[in-house]
Amino acid sequence: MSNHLDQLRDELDQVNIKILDLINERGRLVKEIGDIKKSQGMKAYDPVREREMLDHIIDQHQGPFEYATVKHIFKEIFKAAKELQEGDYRETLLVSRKKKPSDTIISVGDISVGNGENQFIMGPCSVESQEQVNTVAKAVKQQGVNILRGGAFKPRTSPYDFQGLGEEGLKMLRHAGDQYGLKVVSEITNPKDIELGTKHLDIIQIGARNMQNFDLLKEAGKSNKPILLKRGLAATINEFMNAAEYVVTQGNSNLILCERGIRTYETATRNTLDITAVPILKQETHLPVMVDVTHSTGRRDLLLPAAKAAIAVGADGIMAEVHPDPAVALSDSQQQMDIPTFEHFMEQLKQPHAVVNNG
Ligand SMILES: O=C(O)C(=O)C[C@]1(C(=O)O)C=C[C@@H](O)C=C1
Repeated sequence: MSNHLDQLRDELDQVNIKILDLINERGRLVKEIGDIKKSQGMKAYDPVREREMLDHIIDQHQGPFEYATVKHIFKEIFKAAKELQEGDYRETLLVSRKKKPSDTIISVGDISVGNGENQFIMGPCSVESQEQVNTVAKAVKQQGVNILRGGAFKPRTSPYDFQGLGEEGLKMLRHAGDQYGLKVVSEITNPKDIELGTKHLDIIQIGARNMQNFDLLKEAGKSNKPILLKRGLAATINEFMNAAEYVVTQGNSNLILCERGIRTYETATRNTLDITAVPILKQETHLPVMVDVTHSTGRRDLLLPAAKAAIAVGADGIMAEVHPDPAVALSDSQQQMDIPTFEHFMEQLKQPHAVVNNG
């Protein structure tokens, strides 16, 4: 009995290999057909041809499988064939891991982003005065953070809200950075101001609302500064990757991606932190990925758990907002940390077992 079973299994093993050979033979034919169709400007998908093949297959079909089962199997085979052809058609994105399997490490002067160590980007939502940004810079430096943030060009929902100090703000940020030995990052909103960013900043940020401002992306791509690109409010991961591609195609591959929450029906948080976007982006692209816990949650009480989660799923760093007196901040007063809260936040994250890292 068991002999017979073994014998049948042996036969099945051989059939499996025959199927495998046939599938691969089919794949080679399909690729050749794909090349011809491509050269004639034809699309990979041809439903009429698929229908003809299915009809022909069903004519020949004798069981024991049900018709529906055979149809399902062949539809999967056609789908795989189409993907094989489209893989040849589709340009592989420069930002994709398929194009570059190794991690991209971004050098910002003497610090690195994406080298396996977590980097923190901390600072006020808006630069309001030299004194304000200096106070934060000092606290940030004391916690061992390397990068200071601060908004100077503020894309605000209401035109009546504080719009930022513009170039003056960039200069104040630069001054604070130089004084405390910190790299500085700030958002640029207009393509013509990329030049100002290049002059005053170490990293140029492109914000969520501008993720698909293609002129801005292209201009950023012409600069030699590292770019921090935030995911758009309602952007899919694919749209996010394509936005990054706009920068890279212009020659600048010093790009850091930043998940900052997306808009969903949930109202408990300002946005919904799409935590799985981090491992997906790490798998799909070779770029470093950071998480902005302030904008994704909009809640001070969630900053620490969100940061731990981000690190646990493989983020290369965390961005959050810190203000000497959030209650009187000119923007985002609800969600910025005051300095003692920030110190507690950093101390908690530095605990040896704060996060069970996936690495
Ligand atoms: O016959 C073709 O034109 C093919 O490209 C081959 C093939 C197939 O797998 O058989 C692939 C995709 C099309 O949707 C239809 C058929």
